[in-house]
Amino acid sequence: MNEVLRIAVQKSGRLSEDSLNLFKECGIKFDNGAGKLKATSSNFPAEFLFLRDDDIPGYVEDGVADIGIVGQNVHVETSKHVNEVKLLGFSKCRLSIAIPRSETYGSVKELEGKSIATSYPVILGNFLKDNGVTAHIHEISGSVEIAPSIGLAHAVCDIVSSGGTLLSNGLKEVEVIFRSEAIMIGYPNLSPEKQSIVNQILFRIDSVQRAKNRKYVVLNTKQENIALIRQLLPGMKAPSILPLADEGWVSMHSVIEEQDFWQNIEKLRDAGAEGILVLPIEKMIF
Ligand SMILES: Nc1ncnc2c1ncn2[C@@H]1O[C@H](COP(=O)(O)OP(=O)(O)OP(=O)(O)O)[C@@H](O)[C@H]1O
Ligand SMILES: O=P(O)(O)OC[C@H]1O[C@H](OP(=O)(O)OP(=O)(O)O)[C@H](O)[C@@H]1O
Ligand SMILES: [Mg+2]
Repeated sequence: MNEVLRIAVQKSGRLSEDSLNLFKECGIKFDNGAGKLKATSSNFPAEFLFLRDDDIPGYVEDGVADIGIVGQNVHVETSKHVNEVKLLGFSKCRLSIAIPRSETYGSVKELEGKSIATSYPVILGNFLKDNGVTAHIHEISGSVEIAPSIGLAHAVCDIVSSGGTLLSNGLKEVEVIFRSEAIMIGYPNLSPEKQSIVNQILFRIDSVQRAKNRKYVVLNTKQENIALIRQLLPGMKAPSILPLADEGWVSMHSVIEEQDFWQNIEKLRDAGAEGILVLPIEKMIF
């Protein structure tokens, strides 16, 4: 039987765009037109389910979806029995406790006896327990940052990224209790056929991610500078060196980590590199 992998992604929100792009960059085509809740890929054995992110771990635990993408915050909060397949590096944020800006804060002990509004009662509860603090957790499902200003709670515990939402609601961050990024989770008992489809996806993701961090560098230099420049351009293997039409000049080609390039750009020029081109790489297969 030809198996089709069911992939759960967030319908609309902070994870959606990067989740969909991840599969598109892997060459998996599908139509995610507005209002669509399900889509079948036209060129890969996969079907996409567009869901609320909070529901995804439960669907994956039950095997209704085979894999899904959620924030680690939602994965830990929902505590479902699923496999952690791969961290994906996007939707990075933190879960923090915040209090009104006008109030002073010394330590976590000051939360004793206070009420804290949050959509993450499990993660917050664990943090308070670990710190020996008893506080009242007031669970709400959204717009958490409004709670202190309407007298619902003394403090909040919610997602922070830029800090803009806290600022515009008169709050300040006092404790970071969890750091999160997107994670692929999987049903623990996948059939060998479905596991092999997951492996194909992981192979493609690795190729895309590897390429994203690296650049193809081309530069010209005099022959006598080759050894020095090689030390500054630690490539995949040895760089390719091609003769130029001008006597004594060569073109050097190499694939390097982008950060190595920026760290060494001045040294490269001092070592006699000219006409340096830095090109993006789409996929990198080992
Ligand atoms: N400002 C942010 N910056 C980066 N990542 C974020 C941010 N806010 C949330 N996230 C991450 O993205 C996930 C989804 O956030 P979003 O705000 O879209 O959730 P939601 O409102 O619960 O969506 P849904 O309607 O699907 O339930 C969060 O669980 C978190 O991991
Ligand atoms: O620190 P910041 O950069 O301001 O980001 C934090 C905010 O982002 C998320 O909400 P989102 O904007 O996704 O809206 P939502 O509450 O409708 O999910 C989160 O719930 C915070 O409220
Ligand atoms: Mg949600």
